[in-house]
Amino acid sequence: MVSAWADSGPEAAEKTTANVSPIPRPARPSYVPPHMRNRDSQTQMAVSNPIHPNPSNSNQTYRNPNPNPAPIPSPNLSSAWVSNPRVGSLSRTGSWAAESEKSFGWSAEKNPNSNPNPRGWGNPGRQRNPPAAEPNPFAEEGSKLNSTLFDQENTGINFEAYEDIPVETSGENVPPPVNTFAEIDLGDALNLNIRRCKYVKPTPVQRYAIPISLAGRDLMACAQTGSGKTAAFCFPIIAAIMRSNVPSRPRSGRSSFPLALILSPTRELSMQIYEEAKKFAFQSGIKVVVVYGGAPISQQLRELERGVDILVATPGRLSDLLERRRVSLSMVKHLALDEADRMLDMGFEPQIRKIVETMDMPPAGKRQTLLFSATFPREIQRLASDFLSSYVFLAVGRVGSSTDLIVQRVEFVLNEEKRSHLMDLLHGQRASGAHGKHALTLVFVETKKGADSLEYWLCSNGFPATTIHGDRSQQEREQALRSFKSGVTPILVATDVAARGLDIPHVAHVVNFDLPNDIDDYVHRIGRTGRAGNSGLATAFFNDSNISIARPLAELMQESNQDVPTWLQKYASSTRSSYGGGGGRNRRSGGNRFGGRDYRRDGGRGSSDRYGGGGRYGGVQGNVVSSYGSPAGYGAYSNPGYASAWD
Ligand SMILES: Nc1ncnc2c1ncn2[C@@H]1O[C@H](COP(=O)(O)OP(=O)(O)OP(=O)(O)O)[C@@H](O)[C@H]1O
Repeated sequence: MVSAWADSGPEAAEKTTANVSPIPRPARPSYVPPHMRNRDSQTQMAVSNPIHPNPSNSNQTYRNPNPNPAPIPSPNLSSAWVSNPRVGSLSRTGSWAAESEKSFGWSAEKNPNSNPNPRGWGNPGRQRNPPAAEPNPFAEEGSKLNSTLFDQENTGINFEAYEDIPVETSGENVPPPVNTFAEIDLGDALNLNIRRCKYVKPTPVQRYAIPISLAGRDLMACAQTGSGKTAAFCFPIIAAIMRSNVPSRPRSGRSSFPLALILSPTRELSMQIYEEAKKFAFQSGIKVVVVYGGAPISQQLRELERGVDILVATPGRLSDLLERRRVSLSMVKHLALDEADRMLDMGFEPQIRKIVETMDMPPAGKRQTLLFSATFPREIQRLASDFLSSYVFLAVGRVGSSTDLIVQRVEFVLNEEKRSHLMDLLHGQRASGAHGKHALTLVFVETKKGADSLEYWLCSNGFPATTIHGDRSQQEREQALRSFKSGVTPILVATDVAARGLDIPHVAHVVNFDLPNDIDDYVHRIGRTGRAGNSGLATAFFNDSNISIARPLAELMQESNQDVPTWLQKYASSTRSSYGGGGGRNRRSGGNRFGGRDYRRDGGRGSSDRYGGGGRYGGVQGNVVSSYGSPAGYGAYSNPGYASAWD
């Protein structure tokens, strides 16, 4: 497992190497040739805004030479989508967006508080130079969007799946949740983009996390895989930046001064967050930039020089940029760690601590810190509290479980029989029509070598497959993901580098060919299916080499209302004494089996002195325990956990 993360861990040299071939940057600003720049808006739109091929519907190009662009079509607002004019007037776009501002019906004259340079890019020569046109991040959905932009259809999320979900918040004066996006001051630009994403209502984690974050509180949030955590931290960051009157950024050498920093453990996840954040921030005037290893640093530097409000980064590449003094964190007001438990796990923690505590970032209390994950072991919670100030703890769903939407199967398969067993599964899928573009299969293996060899074997046996792991170049990794997503190779063989965060539509089946040692890794892996309220299937191959995970696996399955095979139960009970609950979750979760409970509520019980954090928050006040449905649904959490090997 370690090797699988090596490429994204701190020891990884996320520095540019000569032999890394340049990769196409994600959705770079489309170049408008000089001879096109002064053409009429019709021509310009054709270049810059594929969302509106009909120029009469177009108005949002940053360099729209037409001083009186046609207004954006009046959205057919449902009751849930009444925009807030107050925020609209505050949420003005960057200085180069004056034209689009008019088309939203706001103007500098109308808003006496308006700041002509709200993003505060203090170096006019460099940072205020806007891109020629903001590429449309919704362009992929292009033609479809034209007719459905304002439809109130959502992406198919099954909100009923969340009806009875238990929710727990703790901390002092926890802001109440909302039921609709309309209840929150998110600003017109963001509201419009939420509708473009076809999010009709907030998911449970969004209902709670967005108001808490908008109130400026620090937050540690645990919510199931695929439940919309990315938007839950992006929306309040974007809204807060839009509302704020940002002072001019210092003119300090060639440094960039982001206002928000989002860190994630892998390159692909950082890319994905960046793509999402760009959609949410489209035409808001907020500039999102991503930096990650394995890609040429020169392009990223150029992008940073054009200005950055929200920086999405992997820790390695960010550290490199900080050392080169090309990024300063002195103006960071919002710090978000996605997959926060992984970011604070042993591999990354020193690097994160260095970035957060020893660079020029404002300390906890002076910045807002948002930590999100589907799993939050108790020990990591305690570590994480070092980065937080008077925070709210939020647990949505059976934290650490992966929703009942994922059917979990465990089969006893000897190592030498795994390949033929996999083949049987794949043939079965084919026979039932569950294959191809709309039924992708993700197969997790333990080693990079194992991934390559399984991929070769699958391809040789008529199952087009590709692979993603740390020995592949970044270009190859991205190509593999594209090929998988498009269904060209509907099987992806992966190490844990693909276990967390990746939101790939149509993953119907996750196969744990090699089970991980840690149950939290299992949770994240199977969470690549059954996303956003959809159902999915996860099959694990178990044998004697997986004995350490037997017990937490059986417990997890029980908690998720899955059928636990009798033989697995036997393994689980036979390991009770010898492994002390092993498999990661229980070792680390201590007083609560699924780490879905605020460790402060136990007075930091079981915390060691090692980090000096234990007990500090003992007796946390203002607990709120709530539930979407029956509070009784939370009964499962009252079971005492097992002695933590870490404590
Ligand atoms: N309010 C919403 N309505 C409809 N779809 C949504 C909503 N919020 C998020 N989604 C969609 O749900 C999917 C999962 O979201 P996301 O990737 O943020 O999950 P996550 O909780 O971060 O998962 P993981 O724990 O695996 O990282 C995405 O495709 C996203 O577009």
